[in-house]
Amino acid sequence: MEAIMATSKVRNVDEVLNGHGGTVEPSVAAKPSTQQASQCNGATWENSSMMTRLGTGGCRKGRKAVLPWRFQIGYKRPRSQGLSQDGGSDGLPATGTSMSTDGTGASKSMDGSRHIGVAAAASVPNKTKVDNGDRHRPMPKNRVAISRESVMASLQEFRLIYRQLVAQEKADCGKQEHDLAAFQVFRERLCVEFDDRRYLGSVPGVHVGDVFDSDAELFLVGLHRTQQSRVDYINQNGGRTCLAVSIVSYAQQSAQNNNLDFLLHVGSVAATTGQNMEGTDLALKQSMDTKTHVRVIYRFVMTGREELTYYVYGGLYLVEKFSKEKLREDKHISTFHLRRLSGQPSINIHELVEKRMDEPSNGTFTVDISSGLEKIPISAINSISNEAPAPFRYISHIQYLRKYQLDPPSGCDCVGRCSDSQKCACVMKNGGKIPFRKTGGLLEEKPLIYECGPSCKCPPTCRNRVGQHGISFRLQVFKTTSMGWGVRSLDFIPTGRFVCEYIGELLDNEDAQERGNDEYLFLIGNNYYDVSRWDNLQKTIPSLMNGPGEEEENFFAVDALKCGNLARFINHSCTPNLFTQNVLYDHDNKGMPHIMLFACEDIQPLEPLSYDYNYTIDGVHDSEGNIKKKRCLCGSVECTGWLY
Ligand SMILES: C[S@@+](CC[C@H](N)C(=O)[O-])C[C@H]1O[C@@H](n2cnc3c(N)ncnc32)[C@H](O)[C@@H]1O
Repeated sequence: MEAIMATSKVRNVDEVLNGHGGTVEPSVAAKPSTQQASQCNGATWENSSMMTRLGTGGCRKGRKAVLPWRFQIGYKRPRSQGLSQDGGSDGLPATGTSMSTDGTGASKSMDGSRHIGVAAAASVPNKTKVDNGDRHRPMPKNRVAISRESVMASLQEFRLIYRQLVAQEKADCGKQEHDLAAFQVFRERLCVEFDDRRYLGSVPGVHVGDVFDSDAELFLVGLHRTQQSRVDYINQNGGRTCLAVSIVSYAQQSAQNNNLDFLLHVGSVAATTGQNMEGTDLALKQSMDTKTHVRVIYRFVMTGREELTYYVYGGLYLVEKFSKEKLREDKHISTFHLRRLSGQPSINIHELVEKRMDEPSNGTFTVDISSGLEKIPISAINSISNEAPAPFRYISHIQYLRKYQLDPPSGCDCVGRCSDSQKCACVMKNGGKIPFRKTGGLLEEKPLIYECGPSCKCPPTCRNRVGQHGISFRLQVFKTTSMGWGVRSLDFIPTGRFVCEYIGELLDNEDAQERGNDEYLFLIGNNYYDVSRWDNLQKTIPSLMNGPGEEEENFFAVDALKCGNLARFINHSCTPNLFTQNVLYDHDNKGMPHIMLFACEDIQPLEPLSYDYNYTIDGVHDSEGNIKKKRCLCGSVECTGWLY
């Protein structure tokens, strides 16, 4: 019986789930009762602390080419205004993108932008989003639009992680375990506001005929969200109604022959005559009574050298009728007859599966390129080719040469969070005002900011300590199509928030020139007195009032070629979403400020991070003194055309 096969397969998955600390909600599908049915069934692929480390960086040799300074700290566009607007987006404004379907199969986000159509065409009903527990949960703030593109991107990333785990571990455990491990990595590290709700009707971004490799993938995209049962259902009306939302059908003969118009589903419960219908059978019956559409996913096994299982989304069905088949004396089983809605694309399951098998499997994934040095793992993903980031040594603090070991400044005596601006020495150094909001966002871009430091008496929670605490958003290095590697955030980043520091080796002018690094060199400490940029703001900072001092006569640079952090991968844009900020906290030398990158606008999940490299066009020369030119590929409508 199909139902029995399904259950035994699923049990293995459950064992794996439990074995790894994954939490499985109590199943009501296995042994349902009418009361139990008032809770929605389904295992959740919960977060787990299990994490597999998949690679570390090494050191690569320096390059020969000698070039002048590459980056100049700076930022041309006057975006700092946006930062000072109170109430900005530090309060995380909801820009939710919950989907609605307009009956044409095309979906719209709440901001009105259209995404590629979902499942089927005109006959597809409006999709309703429902919670696992029939509760109304507010939409997570700033949820990324669930478009076809984002569903496919998630799937691709999940497959990459899965393949990488299989390849790296070469473990003797079965496919299911890798599914689970990959899902855990995906969920913990990659997914953006992972949406684990159950959907009624079509699922945004998923098309009829989409092929999936595992039930973990079905869960991931939202087609079928239970591990225990072939039928997934939801509760409505406080548990009084339960409705089937999806069925995984073990491909029947009719489906093998590409006749998908009808589906015969054998119920899961062998009941005694006169016993009330329960669990998933009841859900299917109530879907029939309410004419609720049910998604059907065909499970398809390809036998060859090894047996491979695929799942093909067949579309939406209506439960037309059910009948009771007598088993033994007093036992019967319910059989449900489903009919496919008209107007949906016709599909050939065989062909689709074979096409999926032939798909090339490019890509690399590294769980944490920082090898644990950052508070939050920094994953690296390449879904374009098999190239991994070139080796470099990941460091999370600036490396000073011994000759530049600097003493910490005297610091403040505050015992609180430095909120008394008249008494705090560090606040005074900032011109009498803490430069950060209570929520950590920078109030405005400034020539220089003094954070409290190691000699201060204030606690780590002091409001005047931000950049020194390091990364707080999930950032990911990813392969771009035209600019090599780049960095994106997996989280929403509100305007003004600290993103990361540009870390590398601190060199003086001479050493930097000798290194001849033309890609990862950041010139620092030279822009305090750029009046056009600061609009006299430097006059509000006591240490800058008297103009350049001795310490600013030498130029320094941060070189991230051999050693650095993820900031070395951030690309240039003519309309950047980050700006660089000079910050001092652990020493007082204005010639060597920390280069902290802050968001100059709200940054949506998966949006590439960028800042303005601020090259002088025609100001970059090769070792013979010839002008070097490089086209800018930032793709912005305001692109000047040249990086330098
Ligand atoms: C600091 S690295 C950025 C990370 C780099 N993409 C990588 O793969 O390691 C700077 C180099 O990236 C490339 N790059 C960054 N932004 C670019 C842009 N807007 N247009 C063209 N190339 C860019 C250039 O080769 C530049 O020298």
